[in-house]
Amino acid sequence: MSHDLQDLEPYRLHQAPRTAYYIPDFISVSEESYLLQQVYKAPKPKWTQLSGRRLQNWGGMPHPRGMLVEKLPCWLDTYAHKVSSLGVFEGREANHVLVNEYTPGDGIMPHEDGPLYFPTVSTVSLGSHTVLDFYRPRSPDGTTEESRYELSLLLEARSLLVLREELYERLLHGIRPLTSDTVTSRVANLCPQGPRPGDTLTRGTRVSLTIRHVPKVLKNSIFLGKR
Ligand SMILES: O=C(O)CCC(=O)C(=O)O
Ligand SMILES: [Fe+2]
Repeated sequence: MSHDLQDLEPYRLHQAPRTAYYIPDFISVSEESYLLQQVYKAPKPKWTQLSGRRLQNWGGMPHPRGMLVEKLPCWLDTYAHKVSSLGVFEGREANHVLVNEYTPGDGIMPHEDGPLYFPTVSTVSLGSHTVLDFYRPRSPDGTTEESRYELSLLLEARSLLVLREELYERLLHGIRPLTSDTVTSRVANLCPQGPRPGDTLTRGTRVSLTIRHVPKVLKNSIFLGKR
């Protein structure tokens, strides 16, 4: 497997700070419906309700001391593999997937994904677009969120976003809790055929698959005290 990202080079966003790749139509409409079907087939206790979204955690609970790995179900493993084979995890395989569901008006506060998954995060969007916003980190002098805003990316349904290194490390990302998005010139991945600044896009329910590689894992047998 190649460790460089040559295959992804055409999808690299040059306007965005290094490094982001955006691949529209990474999956087909029928793959999208299949994945949504699988997400909604999960037993109810698999969902965790948070303020502004709900989520499913697959692959184990990431922990600073290491993640106790649980095998991904086949329907997620296929896509974890499809993303990994692009080389985004430097030859390793993704072993963790977070499923987030946002109904219109939901969002996620600006945050960093932290050291457990560094340096790559990949996200497949299902069901609806959203706009992901990037901010410079909070500073002690109490700057407003608006003044720390840097850029946005439009994540269309069926797309794949890969964030790496500096973009992952240097900026916070979040989704505003809105029911529609007005496109601006700060959206760094507009293409001539797509929405233009000034256009308004109404959000539907979006399910995202955040696919990551957690490097620090615990072996089952060690955890259970067996050899
Ligand atoms: O839904 C998304 O695209 C973002 C999710 C996210 O940032 C996270 O789960 O850490
Ligand atoms: Fe995140």
